[in-house]
Amino acid sequence: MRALPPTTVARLPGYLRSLGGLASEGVTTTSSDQLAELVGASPAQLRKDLSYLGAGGRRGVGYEVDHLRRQIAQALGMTEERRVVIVGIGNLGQALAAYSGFADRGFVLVGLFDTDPALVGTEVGGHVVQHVDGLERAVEEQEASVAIVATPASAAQPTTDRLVSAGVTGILNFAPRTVRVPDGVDVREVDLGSELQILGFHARQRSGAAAPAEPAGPAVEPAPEPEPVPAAD
Ligand SMILES: NC(=O)c1ccc[n+]([C@@H]2O[C@H](COP(=O)([O-])OP(=O)(O)OC[C@H]3O[C@@H](n4cnc5c(N)ncnc54)[C@H](O)[C@@H]3O)[C@@H](O)[C@H]2O)c1
Repeated sequence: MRALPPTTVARLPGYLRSLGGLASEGVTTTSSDQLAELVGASPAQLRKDLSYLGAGGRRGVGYEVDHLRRQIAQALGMTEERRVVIVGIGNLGQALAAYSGFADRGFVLVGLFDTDPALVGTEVGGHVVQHVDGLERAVEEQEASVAIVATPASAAQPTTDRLVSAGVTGILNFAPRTVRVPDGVDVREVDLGSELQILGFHARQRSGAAAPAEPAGPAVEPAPEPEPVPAAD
């Protein structure tokens, strides 16, 4: 398999989701046109992305759905189990801990950590919340390689440092603070606010394109002439 451009990697989960949908409908083969339409890409883009995986469709037949799913899953590392911890079990951490969709994608939740004594010892999503003091030991014992950081911004970097020193190599950071990691560790920053802003940008562009051309700005009224000052006698 050739090195995959990051933009291709970012599209693979969408291809996999659409292929899963086809498989659940009993579809066994698909064309690049059909798959491209499902994912909202161009057929040429899709063919190029899949060619990086060595996945070529057969003329007149297209792609075999199950085979392509396996190739994409392998490229995304989903054929190996990844063990995940979540640090920060507030509103967001609790929602993530209760999310059942990780397992389908090869991720197994192995620990929840927080500092709040009111949360430690309670059960969330079938896991008992542990005090963050035991983070390093648990990461090592559980062989967790991925961590989700859902702490307040101020705790994000120290938490990341602890996770990395314990052996975590992938961080999904939700805290609104960019975290630094050494080489060999990957970070993905999730920011729903930025995503909404991007939607706002596209909505504005669309409405700008549809609306009739606006004049450059409202006509500026000329400033009134100053009252003549009566000459002093
Ligand atoms: N990226 C996004 O789109 C997005 C969306 C929502 C929230 N957030 C961010 O995610 C984070 C969590 O949001 P929330 O609404 O769940 O907040 P929250 O206040 O409900 O939860 C934060 C939790 O972190 C715990 N905590 C604090 N310091 C800690 C530490 N050192 N180690 C472990 N746990 C610690 C707190 O006890 C609390 O339970 C915040 O930083 C928030 O800004 C991001």
